[in-house]
Amino acid sequence: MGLGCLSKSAVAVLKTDDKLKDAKIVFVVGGPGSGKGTQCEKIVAKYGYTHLSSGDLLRAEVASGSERGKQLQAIMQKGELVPLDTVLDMIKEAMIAKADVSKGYLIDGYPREVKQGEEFEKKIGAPALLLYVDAKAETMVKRLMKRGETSGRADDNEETIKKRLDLYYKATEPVIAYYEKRGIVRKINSELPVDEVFAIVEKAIDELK
Ligand SMILES: Nc1ncnc2c1ncn2[C@H]1C[C@H](O)[C@@H](COP(=O)(O)OP(=O)(O)O)O1
Ligand SMILES: [Mg+2]
Repeated sequence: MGLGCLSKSAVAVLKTDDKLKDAKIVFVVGGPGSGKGTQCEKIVAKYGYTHLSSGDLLRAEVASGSERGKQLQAIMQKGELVPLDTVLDMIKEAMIAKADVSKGYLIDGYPREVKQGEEFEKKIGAPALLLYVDAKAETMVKRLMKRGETSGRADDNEETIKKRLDLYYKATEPVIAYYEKRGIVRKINSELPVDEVFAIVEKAIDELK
């Protein structure tokens, strides 16, 4: 059957969804400051994946000065979670934009809670792997305080860091348990030096081929 009976916009939606049909999707989950961004950068360099940090996408929206950006800024400054649909739409748009050149997708900092994972799978697709970037709370705080000296991020301050950590343990750890059951979680010891962490990461990615 052709697509002649559908409206132009309906056809456009079908085609963009199709673009992500066979996409290799990796969720990168871990506390703030655990080293997700650092490892993702190295995966991009070696494997040609596209790195999508939900936080970076949101911060770009804030930087654009749009009305939506202003609302987002207020939420993020308090260390709270941004509405699900907003984040998901932004991730999907960014994925489709890279579909023709990307070897796979690193979804960094998402899902933050189980519901976000479910919605992602409904709207986009299932992850092949979840990289669980694991570091001690003490280590994360130390790294974030240091990052805060130069990052210019409004949320890299002691009070917000504490809130983000609390929220991580409460909302995001259940995400890991949820995907454990599906057998796709690889736990990465991120207390080690960056290159040693990456050696573990490489093994997990190589298994995907
Ligand atoms: N394995 C490691 N050892 C030491 N420092 C690390 C590290 N991984 C990351 N860092 C540093 C780099 C950053 O300044 C800070 C937070 O790292 P990040 O990659 O920005 O974390 P995340 O993206 O998970 O918030 O810690
Ligand atoms: Mg990050």
